[in-house]
Amino acid sequence: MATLQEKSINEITDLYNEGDSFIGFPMQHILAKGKEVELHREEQEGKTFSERVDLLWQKCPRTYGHHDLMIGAFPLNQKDESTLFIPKEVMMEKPFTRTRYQAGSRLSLPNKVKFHPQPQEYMMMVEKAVARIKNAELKKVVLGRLMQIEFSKDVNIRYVLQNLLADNEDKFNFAVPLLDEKSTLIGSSPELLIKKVGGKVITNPLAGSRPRMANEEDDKKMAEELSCSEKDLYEHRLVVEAIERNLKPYCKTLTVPAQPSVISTKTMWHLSTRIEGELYDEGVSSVQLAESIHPTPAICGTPAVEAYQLLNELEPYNRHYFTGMVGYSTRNGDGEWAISIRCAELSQRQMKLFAGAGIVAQSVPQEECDETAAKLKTMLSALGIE
Ligand SMILES: C=C(O[C@@H]1C=C(C(=O)O)C=C[C@H]1O)C(=O)O
Repeated sequence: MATLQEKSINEITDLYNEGDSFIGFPMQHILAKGKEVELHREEQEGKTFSERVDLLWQKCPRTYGHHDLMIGAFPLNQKDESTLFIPKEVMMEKPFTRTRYQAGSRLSLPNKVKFHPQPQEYMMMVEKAVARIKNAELKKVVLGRLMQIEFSKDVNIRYVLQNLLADNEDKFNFAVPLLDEKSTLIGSSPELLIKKVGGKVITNPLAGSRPRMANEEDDKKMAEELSCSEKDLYEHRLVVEAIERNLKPYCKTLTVPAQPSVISTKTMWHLSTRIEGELYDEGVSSVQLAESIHPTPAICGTPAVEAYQLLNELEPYNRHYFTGMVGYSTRNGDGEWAISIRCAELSQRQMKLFAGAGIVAQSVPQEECDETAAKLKTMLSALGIE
């Protein structure tokens, strides 16, 4: 396998062409070209995420030294197909500062915009969910919505990617060509599902959110309000408790801060808890660990089965990759997986953007709808629309 020479990060994204893969995570940027081996749809049936990964490695017995790497995007529902492949060429670089590209002048304009559901209907969905929660059928459900944009010309994915990186350089940026060979999953997630290196595991759930404000004082107030909101602290606690419960069997030690901190993206404030553990068995893979906690209540709800049923019943579209996970793993199982949020599926001039919000008994429909609108801004800003 040829390995691309080491380049600076601006050149890495300059080398990106449609059909390539880019993983731009905080400590590691990867540009990959081609697919040496991939897992076809029919090979995935009835298999868990980690069984799919095992099969992928079996199909490619050669080793590639430190570039022995697979890239993947997994769905929310284990039953849906995943995109998993070992690239032909890989280039890795430690990230450093980039220049911002001018979005507006380079991207085509939106022709048609549609929401599924419309804001009014989304608020009705939230009301229904709140009623079910008050009826003690479940504690929390995350409800998403979809914004469909048709552009006047094909969208240049490289520019969108460069804009995402410029706006969110310390987040989990990605562009992965999907198995359907038509579309690309692209986005900038702030949420680490699992990082596993040797005997160490890290996860960093986010739940509880406020939009950022243009005025500095208002913005600070939002963060303060979030840090002491009973509703958001409860919503967050449900996530941390579930992750702790599911990760514990794998860990000798697990450090869980007593209180969340507040982190920011360009568009949002979030409650965040960084959890670190030492594994009993270094041989457990990043994907096994990820699937032990997926879907977390941050993106599905509590209890997971009831929450999944409800979101499936209320959302008028299939999420598929949205709120799944995206990332990379080496053959020895070390790897890093972000939750696929603040993302879109792009196919030529058609783009589907997704955003969701966690609903609990105290949720106010208008506020949850506003939260999804604020979350959509990550992608809209990279498209030069907001
Ligand atoms: C579902 C999304 O975000 C998730 C939901 C959050 C919340 O409800 O506060 C916060 C971060 C994410 O875990 C999304 O961005 O679409």
